[in-house]
Order: sequence, then C-alpha cells, then structure tokens
Amino acid sequence: MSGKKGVLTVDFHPPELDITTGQKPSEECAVVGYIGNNAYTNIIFALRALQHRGQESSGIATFDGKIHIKKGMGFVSEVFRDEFLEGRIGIGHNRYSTAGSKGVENAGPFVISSSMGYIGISHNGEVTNAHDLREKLKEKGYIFYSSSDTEVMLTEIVSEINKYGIRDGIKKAMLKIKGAYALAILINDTLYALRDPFGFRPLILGKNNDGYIVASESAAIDTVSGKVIRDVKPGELIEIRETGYRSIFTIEHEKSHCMFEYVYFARPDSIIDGKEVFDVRYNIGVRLATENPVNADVVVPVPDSGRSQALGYSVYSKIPYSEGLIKNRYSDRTFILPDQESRYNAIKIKLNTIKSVINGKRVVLVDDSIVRGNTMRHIIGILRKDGATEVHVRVGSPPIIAPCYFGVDMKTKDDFIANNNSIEDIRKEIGADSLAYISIEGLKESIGMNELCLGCLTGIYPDDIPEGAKPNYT
Ligand SMILES: O=P(O)(O)OC[C@H]1O[C@H](OP(=O)(O)OP(=O)(O)O)[C@H](O)[C@@H]1O
Ligand SMILES: NC(=O)CC[C@H](N)C(=O)O
Ligand code: SF4
Ligand SMILES: [Mg+2]
Repeated sequence: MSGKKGVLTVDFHPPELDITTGQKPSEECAVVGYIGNNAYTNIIFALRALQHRGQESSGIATFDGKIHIKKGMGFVSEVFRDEFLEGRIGIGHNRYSTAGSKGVENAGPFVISSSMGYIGISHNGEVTNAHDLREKLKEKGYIFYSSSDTEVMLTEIVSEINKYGIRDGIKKAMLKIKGAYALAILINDTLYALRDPFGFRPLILGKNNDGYIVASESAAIDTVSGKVIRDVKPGELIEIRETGYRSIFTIEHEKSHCMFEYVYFARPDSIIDGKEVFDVRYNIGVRLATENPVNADVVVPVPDSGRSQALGYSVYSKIPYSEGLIKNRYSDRTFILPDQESRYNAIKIKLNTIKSVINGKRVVLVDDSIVRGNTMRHIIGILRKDGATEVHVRVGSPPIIAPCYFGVDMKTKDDFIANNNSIEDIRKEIGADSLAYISIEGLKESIGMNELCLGCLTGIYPDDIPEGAKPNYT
C-alpha cells in the first residue's frame, strides 16, 4: 500500500514515557477531518473556529501517499505559520489537558503506520478503560510512546483492523473501548467519522465547494463557507470519499449527550444534535428568571459564555441588560487552563468592570456555571470595589458536585466549590448577596432533550466507571 512507504515529516521529539504514573488524561478537544481541494487550508480555518475547545496544543496530519504531520504547543496560529502540508485529505486537533499530561507527546492527531497503511485519529473525549486496554495491548507486544488514551484507542483500532478489516475491525474495537470518543479517522486516502454509542461529544458532517468536512461543531463548517449535512449519529461510522459519503454502521444504544457542551463548551452559534447552543442558553436564562427572580437594576453577564443566559434573564425579568464586565480579547478561557495558579492569573487579566454600568446599582450577575469558584470570587470582588450596591448571582447550570470521566477536565471532587457545601456556604464563600442555580429539571427542559449525561450534577453516570479511570490510581 502506498502509504507504507511514506515519510513522517514530524517535528516533535520522541516522548518521555510517563505512562507508568497512570495519570488520568482528562481533556476536551476539537477534531476536524477534511477531504478534497485545499485540505490543509480548510483544516486550519476549521481548527481556528474551534480554538475555544482546546488552547494547549494543535496538530494536523495530511496524506498524499506519504503522511505529513505537524504538532506543537500553543494556539493554532502559533503552531502553524509558514508551512504547508500536502494532500487532499487530513485530520486536525486542538487539545487541552491537565498539568502532567499536557506535553506535545500527547498532542493530537496520533498516526500509526500499519500493514493497512497509515491510520490516524483526532479524538475528543476520554477512554475510561485506557489503563486496562493499554496493559492488555502491551502483553501482546504493542509499544506506547505517550500517556494518551487516544494512542491506546488508536492501537486497539489498528490491532482489530489488521485482523478483521476496517468495518468489522472498528466495530470490534468499539465493543472493547469504553467512554467518550468523537473521532476523525484517516485511513490512507479515506476519511471516516466515528462517534461513541452514547454520543457524549458532538461530531458533525458538512460540505463546501472544496470537499467534505467533519468537525466537532457546526460553527467550523460555517467558517469554511460550508453547509451542514447532518450530525454523525451516536454509534455511527461514516466513510467519506471525495465522491460522496455513506453510513457504514450504527451501533444503537441509549444516548447520553454531555449537558456541559450546551452550558459552556460549545460556541453559541453551533447547532449540536439539532439544538442551537444560543437558543438553549437563552432558554436557560429565561428559566433562571422564572425559578429565581430578584429585584435589581441591571443584568450583567459574565463574558463570554454567560452572555446568552443573561440576555434571556433580562428579557424575561424586564431588568435591563448591560455589559458591566469587559473581557480582554487577548485572554484565554480560564476553566481549561491546567492549574490553579494559571487560572487565577488569567482571570485577573481577563475581566474588568465598566464603572458607569455598575456604580450604585443592584446587579444580577449571570454566568453559565460555577466550577471551582475562581471566576465568581474575583468578579464579585471587583464589582463591589467599583460601586455595586448588591450582587445577586444566577447560574445557568445546577451545582457541579461530581467528577467527569468523559472528556471534561473536572476530575477531583475537592476542586468543586459545591462539593459538600450548601448554597448558603457557597454564597458566603463568593461574597454574593444572593445565589441561585437553575434546577436540573429546568436545565433539561431548556436543552429540550432527555437523553443527557448529567453525571457531574448527580454523581450518576450513564456507564460504569472503571477503577483505572478514577484519579490517583497506580
Ligand atoms: O468556577 P470556575 O472554576 O472559575 O469556572 C467557571 C468559569 O469558567 C468558565 O469561563 P471561561 O473563562 O473558561 O471561558 P468563557 O470566556 O468562555 O466564559 C465558565 O464560563 C465560568 O465563567
Ligand atoms: N481532550 C480531548 O478530548 C482529547 C482526547 C484525549 N483525551 C487526549 O488526551 O488527547
Ligand atoms: S459528567 Fe458532566 S461534563 Fe462529563 S460528560 Fe457528563 S455532563 Fe458532560
Ligand atoms: Mg466564563
């Protein structure tokens, strides 16, 4: 097969093995796959549109008979500058991770040269039984170069494809792999899109004048002037060639879409599994205002992802909306930074008040979520310093009390301000005059879907969590 003779133009160093630490990878990411004209350029545009899903490293692999890979630490615009990767097919990845597993050795996409040719994957999600799978694969003689669950999943897929071919091999691998995965897969000159049977993470198919695109969010398809074709179904494998696409199989299963995609992660202009994220967030704001009204002078959003909820709250409550907080446009998302110190520093750089909006006012402060409480503590402090007379906090997600094992970086309960704290304790801790969260029922109705994962809100998960997926395992 032509791909086997290819040259890896890889500009990263061999990884240092930290797999013995058993550190649990826990990230969110953006995936992109493209087939057609200008593949590299289309992938770059799509990855830039999805920068909010991962800010730590970025990578692209293309194929033109040879495989070409570039990965690096930083934003897409920092990693990709003057180079051009040849090929009419490619996959791309933006990643974020926790300290200890953030190095370039774990950056996507991962590519293996096998007897079938080149097989590469970009992965969003988290494999909960990666530890066990890795041990079993090692016993069979496979070697690993990183601590990434994605590398384990790729190795599992390749080992099954080698035995059973692409269709049955991927199906067999899916029966063994547990957890969350939305994948863009490159197998030589053919692109595949694959979503785990729960449908935890989003994945959507589209087309523009150059060819076909698969991406984590529809906003990436808009960015390349494309049209959405449809969501990849949970459990579905789609084969995509330049001439068209076809569904290869779908493993039917009870679905469990991540509520946090709607609450925080995704762009408001994306449509995920038929629901526009802006619309959901607006509904959340309306619901918050019905469940938790308050007398106040102004509704102020916490930018960026609290904006749509604040608008809904304002329209329903008839309390005027104003931008009392301004976000430094060159700042990062803070939640997805790897450690507390960098998160604190980023929040200070990120937000400042508009004094005339808040001075002497009773403020309703609306954010999408409170996780560790870093953002709220800081904001309430600056609002009071700059003259707000009252600060009433309204939150568009119920309290987060349990870890996520399916691809969001919330893994130890101790991190959560709502863990073992009453609402009143939290109110005091952040310094608010009042504090209220949307109810779980209110959230479900705002999203307009019952097939949701609510694990981090309830501690009840849609699937078993293997011991190896829990923090501090050895
Ligand atoms: O309670 P915490 O641990 O501080 O985390 C919650 C905050 O983090 C997120 O914002 P982020 O700054 O990541 O991104 P955004 O600009 O998209 O809102 C989220 O929107 C909350 O504002
Ligand atoms: N964060 C992601 O979804 C990326 C996939 C994978 N968990 C990784 O470690 O890279
Ligand atoms: S546990 Fe929470 S963050 Fe994780 S997939 Fe479920 S809803 Fe999403
Ligand atoms: Mg925020």
